[in-house]
Amino acid sequence: MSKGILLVNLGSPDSPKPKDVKKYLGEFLMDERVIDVPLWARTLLVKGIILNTRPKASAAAYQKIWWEEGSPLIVLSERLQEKVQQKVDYPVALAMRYGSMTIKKGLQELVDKGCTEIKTIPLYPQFAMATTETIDVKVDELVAEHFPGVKITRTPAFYHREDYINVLSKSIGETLNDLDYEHILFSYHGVPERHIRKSDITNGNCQMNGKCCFKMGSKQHEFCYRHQCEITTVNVAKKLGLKNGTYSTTFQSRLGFDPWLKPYTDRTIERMGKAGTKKMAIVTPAFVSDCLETLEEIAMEGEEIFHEMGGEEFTVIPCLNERDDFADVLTNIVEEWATAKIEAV
Ligand SMILES: C=CC1=C(C)c2cc3[nH]c(cc4nc(cc5[nH]c(cc1n2)c(C)c5CCC(=O)O)C(CCC(=O)O)=C4C)c(C)c3C=C
Ligand SMILES: [Fe+2]
Ligand SMILES: [Fe+2]
Repeated sequence: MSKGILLVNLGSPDSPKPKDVKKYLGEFLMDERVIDVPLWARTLLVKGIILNTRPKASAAAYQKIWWEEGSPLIVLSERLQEKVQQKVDYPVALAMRYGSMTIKKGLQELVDKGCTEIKTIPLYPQFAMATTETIDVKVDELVAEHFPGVKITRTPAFYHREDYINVLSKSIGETLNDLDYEHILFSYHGVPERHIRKSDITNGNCQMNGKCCFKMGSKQHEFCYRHQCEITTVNVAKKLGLKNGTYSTTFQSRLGFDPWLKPYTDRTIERMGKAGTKKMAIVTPAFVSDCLETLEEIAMEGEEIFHEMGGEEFTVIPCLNERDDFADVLTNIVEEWATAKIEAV
């Protein structure tokens, strides 16, 4: 058996042109784990409404953050892949759930190198139906159809790993240590509240008000995105010794009219600016790589809202991107798997 690693991130359009953004959004939003309504309703919503309105605005946003080398999310994921490859003895491939760098191509690349045992690592610290689950399901479908001899090992969300919390805390501390700030927001990508209910394995105990997220252990919350975000914040706050009232958790990037996880990031920035906060920092731990949602929605739009409300300094902390110590965390995940005792069959 020969081992290989497949890192998987979300993906980006091929270019920031409206036609490429439309193609990408079409694939992304037609995923039943992203817009989780019956096919007829999803088709009507995505093909009938969203794809006729959003691509132009979305393309304009992509144009603001696009790099000469390409999409920041793709370029940063590639740099991370190279770093991990330098640290492990097995071939490391990179794929995206949506867009041209498909998971099928990633698996094929590893199979062509002789890999028969592949560890997939979704580049999301917290589990969500729209991220980790859709990757796991896609990998299973592709393996069954195209790579029947390949053994896959999934990687669960790594939000509570000590090495990850240490690295995330260190990266935040590097900015905060030299910063005069009043409040730091931990802003996570939002999901519709319905997604949390669908993934709830606690027999309906999730109360959607955040209280249950702290009551039960991680086992009950293995699939609760909200719990995992709250615990990420709490663990970092503990590690950095942040005082109560100087930090909070919010959720960004909502789409459509359903209720999404609250509090919303944009409204919180607005409220804090109005209430007189002058110096605010913000970190986005649901994103491993800087991308449209961090570079445009937070660093540009978020800052604009804060300034309009009277805020003065808005400091955005970068994602972990290609940090060497973050590549070490992924390497630890690989090594733990590679050296694990073979399970009895
Ligand atoms: C119903 C819609 C969406 C859900 C649910 C959702 C969950 C989700 N997404 C990420 C990470 C990323 N999302 C990104 C962009 C993006 N997300 C949505 C919609 C949903 N996401 C849209 C429509 C877009 C496209 C941009 C836009 O038009 O606003 C990105 C950035 C991609 C890039 O190319 O830079 C990331 C990353 C997570 C982690 C998540 C659930 C936890
Ligand atoms: Fe998203
Ligand atoms: Fe909960």
